[in-house]
Amino acid sequence: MAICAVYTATNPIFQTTKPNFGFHQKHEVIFYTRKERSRRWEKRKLSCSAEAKTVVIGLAADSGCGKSTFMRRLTSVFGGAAEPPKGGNPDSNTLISDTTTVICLDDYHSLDRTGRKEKGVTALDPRANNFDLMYEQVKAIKDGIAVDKPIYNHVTGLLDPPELIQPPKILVIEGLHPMYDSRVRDLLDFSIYLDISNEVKFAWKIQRDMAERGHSLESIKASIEARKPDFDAYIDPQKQYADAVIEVLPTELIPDDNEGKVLRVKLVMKEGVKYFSPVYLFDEGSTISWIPCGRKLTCSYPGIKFAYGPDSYYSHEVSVLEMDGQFDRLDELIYVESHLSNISTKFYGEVTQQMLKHADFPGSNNGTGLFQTIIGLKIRDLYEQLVAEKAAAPVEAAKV
Ligand SMILES: Nc1ncnc2c1ncn2[C@@H]1O[C@H](COP(=O)(O)OP(=O)(O)OP(=O)(O)O)[C@@H](O)[C@H]1O
Ligand SMILES: O=C(CO)[C@H](O)[C@H](O)COP(=O)(O)O
Repeated sequence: MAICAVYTATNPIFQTTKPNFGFHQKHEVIFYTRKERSRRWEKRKLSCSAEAKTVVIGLAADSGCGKSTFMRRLTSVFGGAAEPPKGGNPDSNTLISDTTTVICLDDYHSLDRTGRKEKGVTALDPRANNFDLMYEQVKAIKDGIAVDKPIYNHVTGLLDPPELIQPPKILVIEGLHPMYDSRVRDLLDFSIYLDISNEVKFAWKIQRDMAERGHSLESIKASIEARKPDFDAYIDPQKQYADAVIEVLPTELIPDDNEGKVLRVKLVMKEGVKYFSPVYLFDEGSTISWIPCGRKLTCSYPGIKFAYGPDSYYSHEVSVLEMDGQFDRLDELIYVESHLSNISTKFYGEVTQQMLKHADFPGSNNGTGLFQTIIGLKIRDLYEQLVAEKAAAPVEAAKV
């Protein structure tokens, strides 16, 4: 993809001939008169938009709800490893692979940790975030224009100097607010919301923050409680705008389960989204309940149950695929995969192959991993259809 220009918050118009990819390295800059600069900028913008447009995907979820894990599954579907920008800030939140660039919307916090404390606001509060800059920069990237994006440093709690983000083929914006601001929302080609129920969120937080980060049970409880009002006010309502929602609930297979290990996961898929045809089980549009355990799928207690059918979600027509329980043997997943349709695989068994490849990722033995993988394949399909449409457009125009 061609490099068009660099857009910075402070200096929106300048031309760069040889951009460097490193952190805060110098660009070779040519200065023009204001009139010439503006003429060149308009021309460049036009040619950028004609060359290629970045496909933009939004992924919303609260902190610690599996966004990074989802991103790793998604980038793996496109091939190649996702890594932080080479030679850049070691605390960068960005991940770059051949096709995708994932930016974390925490980078648009307008208040640093101290600033939030002084003002008594959480990071979930819109007042702690710069939506104008988020919109301008996501739009610029979508139009093929590189940006100097700020970095929120989670280690120091400070806003670090910006990093250069080149327009990729696919830009994923992940974080607390990808669908909060209507201007940013309108830029999304596809959106996902990870809806983790309070019980499960708590279990995951304990697992990570207590076991891996040494936090106390009380402090984890207090942090969840402190975030809850803002989560309910600003984060949760975004799910009504999502094209796909992955809802994670406690199992219904174990009465009064409070361990949170076995999960019931729902994939809610909006009908009528361009280039996205919902996945179905056995028969499209029917209501199905399926217990696959038996000769072809090993299931220990409490077993596995699938469900599929039409439903309504925030007044939208949706299809819902549900899995309760967990797989004992991942290689047997092929049996389940072969009964699912519209999964956008390129070959028989691709879902199973992806799941086996990342068997060590959290959720690989249940519906979270399965549905994240399927959504990754659906995004690849959507991207390929969008690219094909763009490629066909000049041919169609020439015919006219
Ligand atoms: N599908 C899953 N099944 C079980 N545990 C999970 C799952 N997904 C995530 N977790 C747990 O939640 C933790 C956080 O996951 P991850 O880092 O993917 O979330 P995140 O939303 O990116 O977090 P943050 O925003 O805080 O960086 C993991 O370390 C793991 O303990
Ligand atoms: O909700 C969050 C998104 O990840 C973080 O809490 C927010 O970004 C603030 O980060 P930190 O706690 O590191 O200051």
